Amino acid sequence: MIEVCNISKSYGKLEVLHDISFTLHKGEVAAFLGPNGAGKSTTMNIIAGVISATKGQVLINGEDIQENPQKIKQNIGYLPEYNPLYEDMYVREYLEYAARIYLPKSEIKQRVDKMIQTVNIESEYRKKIHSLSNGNKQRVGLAQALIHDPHILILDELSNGLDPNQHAKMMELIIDLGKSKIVLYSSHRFDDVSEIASHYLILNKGSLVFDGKADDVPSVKDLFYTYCK
Ligand SMILES: Nc1ncnc2c1ncn2[C@@H]1O[C@H](COP(=O)(O)OP(=O)(O)OP(=O)(O)O)[C@@H](O)[C@H]1O
Repeated sequence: MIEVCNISKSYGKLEVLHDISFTLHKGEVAAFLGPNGAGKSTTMNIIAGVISATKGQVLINGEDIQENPQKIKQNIGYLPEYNPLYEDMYVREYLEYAARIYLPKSEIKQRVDKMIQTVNIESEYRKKIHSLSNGNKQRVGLAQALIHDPHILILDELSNGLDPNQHAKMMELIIDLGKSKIVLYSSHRFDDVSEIASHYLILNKGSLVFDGKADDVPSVKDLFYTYCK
């Protein structure tokens, strides 16, 4: 479970997140929607433990991420908006490098093989990362985020660079992953998430303006277009 409890974030005197709270459970795919600058990446960075909130706390299965970051980060897979890949590495080399952070040597090859298959880059893994298409770079980023089989998957603008066919395949994968994990998936586009989301969060100007289930889709859609014109 992720519990975001009254978090605010300021940069200097500018408060960019205002008292945000929500809870997500295993088996949910939560769409995190909002216009540019709403604060989605900032919130995701706080949940992933990359930056700290100015006020409030994030509990992962009841534990404060700031109190035991090493242990709690083992449960989190994160693909940031600007997918930080090592472009000069080969795909397989990069995934083995990422796996070494979490896994014993004896498990690395098998896990990397599984991830290459899971994200469907069997025809790409012998290439250098800089030579991949944007969509395939996103797949490598997703494989990196999944390498340690985390319970929580945080995906910031995963669909960047995906063509419609790749997008459809990626959505199938997210639905599958969401059955056994918590997936928090940010986007600017309602149609990007409408097939996968069981939970919607809408952020506008640093405030959470909607937190509800997929059953409320007509109202979510109206709200989304109100804030993201
Ligand atoms: N390191 C920083 N220093 C100062 N301001 C920042 C910093 N990081 C983010 N901000 C500001 O915080 C606000 C929220 O930014 P954030 O990137 O979280 O929004 P976002 O919803 O992810 O936007 P986008 O969809 O365009 O990526 C913006 O006003 C941004 O300029």
